Amino acid sequence: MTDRLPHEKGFHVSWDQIHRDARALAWRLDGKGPDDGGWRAVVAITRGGMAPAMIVSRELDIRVVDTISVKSYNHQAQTQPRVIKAPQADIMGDQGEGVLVVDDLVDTGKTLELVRKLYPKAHFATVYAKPEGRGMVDTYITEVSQDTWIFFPWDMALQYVEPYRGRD
Ligand SMILES: O=P(O)(O)OC[C@H]1O[C@H](OP(=O)(O)OP(=O)(O)O)[C@H](O)[C@@H]1O
Ligand SMILES: O=c1[nH]c(=O)c2nc[nH]c2[nH]1
Ligand SMILES: [Mg+2]
Repeated sequence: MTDRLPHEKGFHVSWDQIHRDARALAWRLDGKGPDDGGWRAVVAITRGGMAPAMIVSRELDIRVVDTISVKSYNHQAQTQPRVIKAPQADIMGDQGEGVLVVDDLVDTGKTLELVRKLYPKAHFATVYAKPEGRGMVDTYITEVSQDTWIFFPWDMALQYVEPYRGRD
C-alpha cells in the first residue's frame, strides 16, 4: 500500500533546533523511569531516531544504546512498516520495561504501533508529533499539524536563494 500524503506546509528544522529540542526531551524524561533505578537503555528507531537518541542518552548519561530498524516511507509516500533489524534481546528484557525508545517524530503512528506491540512496557518518546500519531507516544516536545512535512537537517543542505526584490 502506498498513500501520497497532502503536505501543505514545511517545517524546516536546523541542527541547532533539533539539538535544543532533543535536549528538552531528555530533560522531560529525566526521573520518569521505573522506580527501581531509572532508564536501563535507549533504543533508537533508525534512522531518524539516531541523532535524537544520541543526544538523549548523552544528557541522561545512559551508556547502553541499541537500535531497531523500521522502514515506513519511500520519500513522502507511506508503505507498510516492517522491522529490518531488532535490538538485542537481553537489552529489551521481556517487554521492554525501563527502556526508552526514541524516534525523531510520530506521524500516522504506524511505526510506533509496530514497536509498541513488540515491547509494550517500553517508554516511547519523540521530538515531534503530529495529531494522528500522538496517542502512540508517551512523551514528545513539539506538535505540528498533520499537513506539515518536517524537514530534518540531515535531509537538507544550505543553498543560495534569490533576494526577495531581485526576482523578475
Ligand atoms: O508515524 P509514522 O507515520 O509511522 O511515521 C514516522 C516515521 O517515519 C519516518 O521514518 P522512515 O520510515 O521514513 O525512515 P527513516 O527514519 O530511516 O527516515 C520517521 O523517522 C519516523 O520513524
Ligand atoms: O522527514 C520526515 N518528515 C515528516 O514529516 C515525516 N512523516 C513521516 N516520515 C517523515 N519524515
Ligand atoms: Mg524513522
